[in-house]
Amino acid sequence: MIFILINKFIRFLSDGWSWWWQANGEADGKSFIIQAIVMLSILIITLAITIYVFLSKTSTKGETSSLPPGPRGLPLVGNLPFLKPDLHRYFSQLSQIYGPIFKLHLGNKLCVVVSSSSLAKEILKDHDAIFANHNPPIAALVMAYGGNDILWTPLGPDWRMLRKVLVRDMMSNKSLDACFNLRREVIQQMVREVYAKIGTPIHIGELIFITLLDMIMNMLWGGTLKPEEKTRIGVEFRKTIGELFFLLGKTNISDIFPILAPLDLQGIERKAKNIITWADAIFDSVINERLKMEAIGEKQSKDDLKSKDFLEILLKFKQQEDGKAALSMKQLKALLLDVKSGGTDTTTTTLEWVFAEMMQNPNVMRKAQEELDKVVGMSNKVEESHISMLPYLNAVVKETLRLHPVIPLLVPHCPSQSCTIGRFTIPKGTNVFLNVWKIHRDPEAWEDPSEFLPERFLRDNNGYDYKGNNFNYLPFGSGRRICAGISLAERMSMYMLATLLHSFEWKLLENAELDLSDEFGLMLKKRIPLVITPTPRLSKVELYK
Ligand code: HEM
Repeated sequence: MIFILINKFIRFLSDGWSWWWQANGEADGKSFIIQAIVMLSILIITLAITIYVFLSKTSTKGETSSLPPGPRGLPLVGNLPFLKPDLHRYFSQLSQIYGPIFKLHLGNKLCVVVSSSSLAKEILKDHDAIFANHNPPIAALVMAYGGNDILWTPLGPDWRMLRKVLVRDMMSNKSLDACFNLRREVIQQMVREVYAKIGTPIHIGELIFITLLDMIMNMLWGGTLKPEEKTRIGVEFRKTIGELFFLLGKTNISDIFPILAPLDLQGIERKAKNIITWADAIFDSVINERLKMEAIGEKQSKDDLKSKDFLEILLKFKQQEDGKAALSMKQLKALLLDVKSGGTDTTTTTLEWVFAEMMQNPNVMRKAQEELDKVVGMSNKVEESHISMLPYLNAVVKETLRLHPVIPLLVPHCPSQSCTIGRFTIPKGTNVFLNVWKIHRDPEAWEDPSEFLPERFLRDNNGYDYKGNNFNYLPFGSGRRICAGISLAERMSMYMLATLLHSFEWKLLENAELDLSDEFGLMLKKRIPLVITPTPRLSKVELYK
């Protein structure tokens, strides 16, 4: 509109002037000037209206005024065309310009990015109840049985019940202790496999992922599956989890422009449905098998299961004695998927970074091994009971999660009502990203923030645990929506790491250059997978059997 008017005005002027030169008549000259004034006025008014409309959308005064500042976007697509692939770094750069809280429009969706610990505290502690919701993308809704898992269920009685089942019943020390032998079996198998590959390069992330998946499958449904079936399902699940995260990490046009959702232009919804149909068939077969085992005779089923696994705990909730089901079948399956997907890739990513940092800092690996030799000894295998006696190794994992937080922007939080953060309004339904990656590198809070120094977690114990009470350190989030699997993540990662370091020496391939760059996706992974070579450390061959 504005461009048409300017064009017309220029043409009017040029046509008018040429006519003026030609005719040079006074009366006609007067009418030209009047017309010019009218056109100019229309142009000025139109310009003023356009500027007003534009500024009222982006300014910091009035109703929308209290929105945080942020870069200007384009009509319809907002800031989408300007996003850079490494969002955590791009958001950190923007925070240098616009401050610790700024806004963006992705399509017509308002997003706010927070990059300071004090504002993170306001969101995750002071106003936690308002911000304790997530906005599920379409792929997540499909894959979580219609959003029936913990992560996507809105705050309310269902979410509380699911969280209670997972945290209190499945992740309690008592129930994790009860299935320690299910983890031990898998760790010992891993040691045997690595020993068989001595001197050959190993893709460490792959080894860790396969071991974790095996461990989690063991804990989920233990002895229900025959060994060959377990291997087949393990291989397929691995592929599926990869695809699941790939789809969740993709920008889906249907999420940005819901009006286009029925068209599913990228086929993401269709692919997500295929994945969940496949996983559902497996869950059905395992659950039916377990119910059959229980029907044959409770005693037999209990004897078959070496320990109480998660499926047994979940089925107990499904079949409440009063006949009322506390858990629906959809919720039960969604929980199984939460543990499987939430527990594997996150922990794998963390441990691959630990090894990468140790390759960069060999003295860290040496100190960790010295600690293990003192606590475990060279003639014993690492046991879970050793973990609490390994403060240095624990600090190595903490420092890794500081420099490489697996979910660097957390899962976007979504306020259930408008709320003031800092001096700005965050409207209901905004997607709020917490840039934990930036907070973990804040020089005000951390000395030499880009250095890998595990000792900092031994020196000052300023609440730098995983509970999210110190807002300078939030690898698992904080508040109501803090990670529900911390205790399992800690046990699995420490046990596996301690065993791999105690049993083997690890080296980069000859002439290989270490690359520590990351790649932003749903998780902050190593851009180039780490390949390292093991050699045995322990003198007794029996310890590898
Ligand atoms: C190193 C390993 C892990 C890391 C770094 C990690 C990190 C996180 C983070 C950052 C969140 C989101 C918090 C937020 O947005 O505020 C989260 C949520 C969650 N995690 Fe983990 N996680 C890990 C392992 C696990 C494991 C092993 C499980 C499964 C047992 C698990 C299950 C969950 C669940 C169910 C949620 C959703 C909680 C809710 O919305 O109430 N995570 N995790």
